[in-house]
Amino acid sequence: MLTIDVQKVLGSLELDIKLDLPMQGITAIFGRSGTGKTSLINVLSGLSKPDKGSIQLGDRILCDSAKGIFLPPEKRKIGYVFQDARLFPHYTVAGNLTYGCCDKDQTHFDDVVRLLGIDSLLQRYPSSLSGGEKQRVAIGRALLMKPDMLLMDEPLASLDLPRKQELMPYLEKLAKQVNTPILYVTHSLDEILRLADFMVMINKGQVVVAGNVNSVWGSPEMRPWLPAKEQSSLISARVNQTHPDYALTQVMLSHDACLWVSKLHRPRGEWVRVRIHSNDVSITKAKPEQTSIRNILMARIDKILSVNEEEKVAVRLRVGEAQLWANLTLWAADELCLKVGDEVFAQIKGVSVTQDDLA
Ligand SMILES: Nc1ncnc2c1ncn2[C@@H]1O[C@H](COP(=O)(O)OP(=O)(O)OP(=O)(O)O)[C@@H](O)[C@H]1O
Repeated sequence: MLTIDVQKVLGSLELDIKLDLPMQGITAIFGRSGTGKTSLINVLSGLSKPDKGSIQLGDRILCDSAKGIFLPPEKRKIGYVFQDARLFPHYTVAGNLTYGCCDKDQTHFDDVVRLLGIDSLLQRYPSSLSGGEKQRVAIGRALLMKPDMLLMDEPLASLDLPRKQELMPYLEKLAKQVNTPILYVTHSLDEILRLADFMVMINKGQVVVAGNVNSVWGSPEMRPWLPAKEQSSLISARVNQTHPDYALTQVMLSHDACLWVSKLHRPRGEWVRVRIHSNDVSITKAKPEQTSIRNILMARIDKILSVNEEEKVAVRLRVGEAQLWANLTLWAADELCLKVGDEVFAQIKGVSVTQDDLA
């Protein structure tokens, strides 16, 4: 467990973070610009000292103001990947990777180089690398330290779209294959969808909501952050079967609830995360028959929020353990007389869940 309880005044921002995070997977740190995300990362890495408080990583105390403990960055065993790669221009990639690394573990070196696909770059200098390649080297350098935790501060932010797309599969591999817990600062919901297991939303220096990505994504606190077209739910499901005649894959939300989505090339049994846009979910009170809509799920209404200025109603449904938001017009909600607790059917068009919504 990473246990954080720190306070620090930074100009007009009062950073006051209390948080317990798991020692596994990727935790996305999300929030508006200037809300304290980088300041938190700097406090964790030891680049900045909290006014008060403590940080414990596993069984190691990194700082504790009451006990006068403050480990400097080099003693924390924490890797840091910045927005810009910050490589040494006069060293080759191999030189950058091993700089300051006294542990000559060739197997680990080979594993990291393979994971990040940088074997063909080892003799090149940073000036000849693309932005995405530089970031892969920077990630490799951080991993070679065998850190107890990796901090990544918007590693894709300075890259153009093609470079982001080039780096993303490596980050996805990193998320799946590396056992080091990663704290990943981002503004991008797409990166969170593809990479993160946990998510922390920070506002004005404080944690607003934290937890598993699917539950934070579906929380009312998250709704103001998702522009109308982006409002969506994330649901974890297992790949079951591909349709014998059509380019659709069936994924199971539970033993008796499934979704047909765009064809996925994943093995049966693998977990996937499915994003379902709230505008693509409709509700009926009676089970529809002879409909073009492929996905009809039994659901119970769990919450109803009016978004008056747009004459829209956001309805949160429970489908087994999963939460699903549906956006309706006020007219439709009035006509159906929807109430919390009602048993209804949620309809989702098969074509509405595309490759971009599957991770
Ligand atoms: N050393 C400092 N002295 C005074 N103010 C500071 C200092 N460091 C950070 N701040 C202020 O604290 C606030 C939070 O900054 P921080 O960089 O942590 O935000 P952020 O959430 O990472 O933003 P962004 O997403 O834009 O990178 C900003 O208003 C910043 O000006």
